[in-house]
Parts: sequence; C-alpha cells; structure tokens
Amino acid sequence: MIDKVRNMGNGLHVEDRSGKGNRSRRRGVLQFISSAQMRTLDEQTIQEIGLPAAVLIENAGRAIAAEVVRFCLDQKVHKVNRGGQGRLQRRIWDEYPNGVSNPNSLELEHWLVLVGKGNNGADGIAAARYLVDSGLCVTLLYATSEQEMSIETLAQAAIAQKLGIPSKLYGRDDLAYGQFTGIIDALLGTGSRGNPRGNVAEMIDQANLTGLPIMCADIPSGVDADTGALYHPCIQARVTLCLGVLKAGLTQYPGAHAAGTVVVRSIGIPAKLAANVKPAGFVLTDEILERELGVDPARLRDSDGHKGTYGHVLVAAGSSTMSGAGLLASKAALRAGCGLATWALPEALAPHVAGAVPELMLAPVGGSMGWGAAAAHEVLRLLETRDVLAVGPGLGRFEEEGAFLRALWEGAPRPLVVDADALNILAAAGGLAAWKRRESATILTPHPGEMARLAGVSTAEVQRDRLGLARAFALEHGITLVLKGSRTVVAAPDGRIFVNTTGTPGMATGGAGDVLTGIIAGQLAQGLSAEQAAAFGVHLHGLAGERAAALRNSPASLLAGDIIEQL
Ligand SMILES: NC(=O)C1=CN([C@@H]2O[C@H](COP(=O)(O)OP(=O)(O)OC[C@H]3O[C@@H](n4cnc5c(N)ncnc54)[C@H](O)[C@@H]3O)[C@@H](O)[C@H]2O)[C@H](O)CC1
Ligand SMILES: [K+]
Repeated sequence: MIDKVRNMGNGLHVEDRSGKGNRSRRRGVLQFISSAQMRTLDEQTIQEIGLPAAVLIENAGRAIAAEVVRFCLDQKVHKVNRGGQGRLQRRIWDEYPNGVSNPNSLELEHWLVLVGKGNNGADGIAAARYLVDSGLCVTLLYATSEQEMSIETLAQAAIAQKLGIPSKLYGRDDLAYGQFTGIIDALLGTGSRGNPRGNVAEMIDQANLTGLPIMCADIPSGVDADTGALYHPCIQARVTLCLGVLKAGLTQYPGAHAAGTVVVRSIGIPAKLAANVKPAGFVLTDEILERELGVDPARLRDSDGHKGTYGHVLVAAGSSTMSGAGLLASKAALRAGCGLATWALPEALAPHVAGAVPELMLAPVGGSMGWGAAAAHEVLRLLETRDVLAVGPGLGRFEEEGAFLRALWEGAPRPLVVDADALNILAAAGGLAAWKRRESATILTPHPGEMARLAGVSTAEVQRDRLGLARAFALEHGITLVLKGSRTVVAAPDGRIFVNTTGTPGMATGGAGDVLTGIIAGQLAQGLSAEQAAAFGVHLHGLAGERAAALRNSPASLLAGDIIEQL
C-alpha cells in the first residue's frame, strides 16, 4: 500500500510501506478530497454502513500512536525489544525487524496530547491509550471542560480517566512544558472554521513555542484543510497523520509546510464507499499519469518513426534583451522529444543566436518592426506547416501587442501554449472573458503573479486557494491551466486537477518557466492532449530539475539550461 506523502523541500514524496522497502517515490494512486467530502464519507460509514464512530476513532488513535512511536524510534535510533508484548509493539517489531534490546527506550518519552472538544480531540485521547500501552508516558491537556465536548470525545475522556491517564484542563491547571518530549495536536480537525479562538489559540501558540516535535491528528490546527491557507495561529508540525484520505489543503503551501511529513493512514472507511467519492484532485504519480490521463511515462519511440512522426514545434519568443527565453523554450521542446523545432524571432535578434542550438531552425519575422500585427501573420503562415505554437517567453512589451496576440489566439488552428509576456498581454487586453473561446487545445502557464493579473485578483488571493482558483478558471474558460510555483497545479477544462510531485527549490531560477513551456509544446507535438501534455510536462520538468540539482553542490546553483540537459 502506498500511504505516505513526505514534504521535503518543494517535493511531495510518496513512500511505500508494504514491507518491500521504498519503491519509486512517484508511484501509487494518491487522491485528495475536501473536508466536506471527508465528513460525508465519515457520516456514510457511520450511518449507512453502521460502523460506529468509536471504531473509526479507535483506528485513528491507533494509527496516530503508531506514528508517534515510529517517530520516537526514528529520532533516537532506538530499537525495540524483539519480545515486546501487545499489538502495537508487534507492529513496531514488524517494521524494525533488525531491532535489538532496550525495551525501556520509550519510557523516556513523555508526550502531551492537546485535546479539542470535537472528534479530532477524541482521536487524540484514543492515541494516548495506545501510547501508554506502548510504554510511553502521556498527559492529556483538555482545551475545554466536559460540558462542551462532543459525545465521542466525552466517551474517550471517560475511558482515559478510568485508565488513570493523567490529564489537565487548560487555564485551570498548571503545566510545565519542560517535562515533555513531544506533542500531539488533536485540537482541530475537519470541523475547524476560521482563526483558532480562545483556549485553542493559546494552546497552539504555546505548543509552537516549546520547540518540541508536534504530530498532528488529521490536519495541523489552523491549516485550512481545503486550500492549504494558514489561519492564525497555526501549528507548525513535524508530522501530520492524515486520517482516511489525503486532504486537499495538505498538498499546497503554506499548509504543506505547516504539516511537515504527511502520512495518510486508513481508519476503516470501506474502500467501496471511498470509491464513490469523486476526488477533488490527484497527486501526479506514474499511476495517475497512466490511469487518469492515459499517459505512459515509460513510452518508447516507434522503431519505424521519423522526425515527422514526432511533430514540429513553433516557438514565438524572444526580444533583444531576452534572447535566451526563446532559445531555452525551443531547445527544451527538442529535448522533450518533438521531431523538429522552429524559433520565430525578431529579425534583429537572429544573427546573434544563429548556431547557438544547431538542431533548431530560425525564422526571423516582423522585419525592422519586430513583434507586432505583421509578425503575427508571418507566425501564422509558419504554423501552417507546423503542429504546435508556443508563444510568450521573452517577448517583452511592444506596440500592437494586443493585436499580435489576438491574431495568434484567434488564427492558430493548432494547439497553443501561452506563457510569460503573452499572459500579461492577454490580461492587459481584458483577460479571457473578452477573448473568443478557441477550438484547438489551449494551455496557459502562469506563475502566481501572472495568474493574479489574468484573474483580476491579488497574488495573495491566488496563493490562498490555488486549487480552487485553478479549477474554476480552467472550467470557466475551457482551457488547460498550469498554475506554477511549488506544487504546480494542472487544471483541465473538465475540472479535474492534478498536483505535481516533482521539483526542487533550485528550480526557482530565471528561464525555468521557458523550459517548461518548451517541454509542454514538445509533448503536444508528439500527439498528447492538452491535459496530458501539461501534466506530463510539469512532471518531467520537475524530474529533470531534481536530477540537475543533484549534480550540483547546491540546488541554488541550478540554471534553467541544466534542466534541459537532464531531460
Ligand atoms: N466524523 C467522525 O465521526 C470522525 C471524525 N474523526 C476526526 O474528527 C475530526 C472532525 O471532527 P469534528 O468534531 O467534526 O470537528 P473538530 O474536531 O475539527 O472540532 C471542531 C470543534 O471545534 C470548534 N471549532 C471550530 N473551529 C474552531 C476555531 N477556529 N477555534 C476554536 N474552536 C473551533 C467547533 O465548534 C467544534 O466544536 C476529523 O478531523 C478527524 O480527526 C475521526 O477520525 C473519525 C470519525
Ligand atoms: K489537529
């Protein structure tokens, strides 16, 4: 079973705990859902199937406790006694088969469980029981008195009391945080709304201040489970044990950062029920590329193919001060596997870049006027014998820019990739609402600033709900959207969304976007649909970036051209 998503740097790392060791990081079927969908699933399981809430909470508690124990063992490289008693210890032993002596190692651990009044708190109390049975010391810290607790939380609190698990009530009892080795955040889950308030807010602040490792039940308290936006205050966790199904907000920053390593564990919701839920989106893995998008990541070239088989990309890009943009996009298209590439560029630029990429054809356009309406007609003429047009990188701003882009938008009967300056031109000319819907495939590849201009909102608003905005924009305008940034979101015109799993912070460098545009155009030329090309393109771009960064001493030294070399 693939059940782990690790947040490291910009990457989303999927791990396999089937006992066969880690397979490729990008395998598995990982879908995410909204908090409303999760609540519905919980309710259906409890009311329609008849599985009691207490059973789900029991499973949640056991999963959280197992993760805490794993965390303690990993942290301290403690080994578990082969003869450990009880289900949890046997389980630990399964996962640490080479462990040796020190049955008492977990007794040195003293975890504080922050218990909210809702069912997230119930999960935390159940986890405390399993931790005590595993030999850890545990103290419960209640945010509210019993009168305010949900039925399930109250029931769990009563069990904990009968078992003599020490507990305190926040605000009434004194507490010395120095005695603890870790904290479980079971304050707020999917029932959370807005900024944490009252005791809950104070407990979050204090937990963060301790500097102790924090493990979250389901989501970090203070993270929006649907968008990944942060409320204030918000838990900063080391690990988040996401219950049942991955929550959408944990795939996007800054929520992903607050969550730390995200582990998704089953709590007993029947697979049959879960299968009926239309996912809010998918994490891009090899399986998702294949199953959801019909892309074979390992596809080979036909043995009888020729350069015509793989399509011809036309790139309209570059200006005197940004000649590299066109070069990077065109070269990336070739490395992505298109048969041929032509770079349409301002005439004055051509002598300076001739021969820079010998495999590339140059097509000077626009005469002494450079980009403009006349150049657009030349580009369209060139496109008659080419398969795909990519426009935008390094164009700069120029007179007649609106007429130039509109001519290409309306006149290009081929798949079109719109990037960089072309997106700003589009926004300045009224945005997509003012433009005709194109019949051929159209992919827009904005970074958050360009997206903000296109959507007429601030960049902060874009980042607050990248998934929701990308989906709504793609649906409304019938285009495929690639919303760049860490965890790039690909939104298809049918409303499906995919979150990229590959990449490295080193890719935040000039020209990396031009390379992506070229890769996507290269995939389109080979016959992929817009959403296939966009999703596979961002996936490959990130993989190549990771490889390129690994070859350097520091990811910071990565150049966009290095990404191309690793394709
Ligand atoms: N639904 C189930 O049966 C199961 C859920 N699981 C876990 O439970 C939570 C969701 O539980 P729920 O009771 O719906 O909500 P919360 O625990 O998140 O608590 C909501 C609680 O807190 C109050 N509240 C809401 N927002 C705030 C705020 N900003 N500040 C302070 N207080 C707030 C609100 O009034 C509610 O009373 C889910 O995440 C799972 O962890 C089980 O795992 C399985 C069964
Ligand atoms: K929580």
